[in-house]
Amino acid sequence: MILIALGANLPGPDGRDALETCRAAAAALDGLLGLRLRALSRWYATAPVPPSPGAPDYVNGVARLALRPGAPPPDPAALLAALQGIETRFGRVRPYPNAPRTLDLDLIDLGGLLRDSPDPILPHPRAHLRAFVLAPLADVAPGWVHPRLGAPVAELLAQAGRQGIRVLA
Ligand SMILES: Nc1nc2c(c(=O)[nH]1)N=C(CO)CN2
Repeated sequence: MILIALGANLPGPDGRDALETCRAAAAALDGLLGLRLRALSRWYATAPVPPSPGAPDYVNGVARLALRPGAPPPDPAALLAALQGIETRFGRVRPYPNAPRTLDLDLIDLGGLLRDSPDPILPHPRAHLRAFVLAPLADVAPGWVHPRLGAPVAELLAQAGRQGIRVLA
């Protein structure tokens, strides 16, 4: 199972709002490096983490993808590069860390792989702390267990608290 978190809090240069951008980006994940889109979470409205006064709320969700039967997981760096290609296609610019963004795609879990070297660290090193990742993740993979911590998603979400997120669509 492959889990990718989607987030956006700015309209795109194509005129799409953040929700439309997330929906279009999720569709663009299907077929990426031969992966198939299997499930899409509900979309959530979430306050920026860390708090960023005046910044718009994010739209967040999680996509679950599957490998072709018998296929090895794709190379993590190649998958990250492919995700960055989709971000760029939807108009992302990177002026400074945590800047508002038209689209952010985070690789959360790649078939349970543990990877300590960056770009990407796997599983995503902050996913277990973020309700805006855990709540939609629980929608698409309620039985997911964090590959490094060994903790089920429901337990991680209970520890994180809801952090003021709400279902948008
Ligand atoms: N609520 C929320 N906050 C964030 C998000 C995000 O997707 N949702 N992404 C960030 C950069 O990865 C920084 N902060």
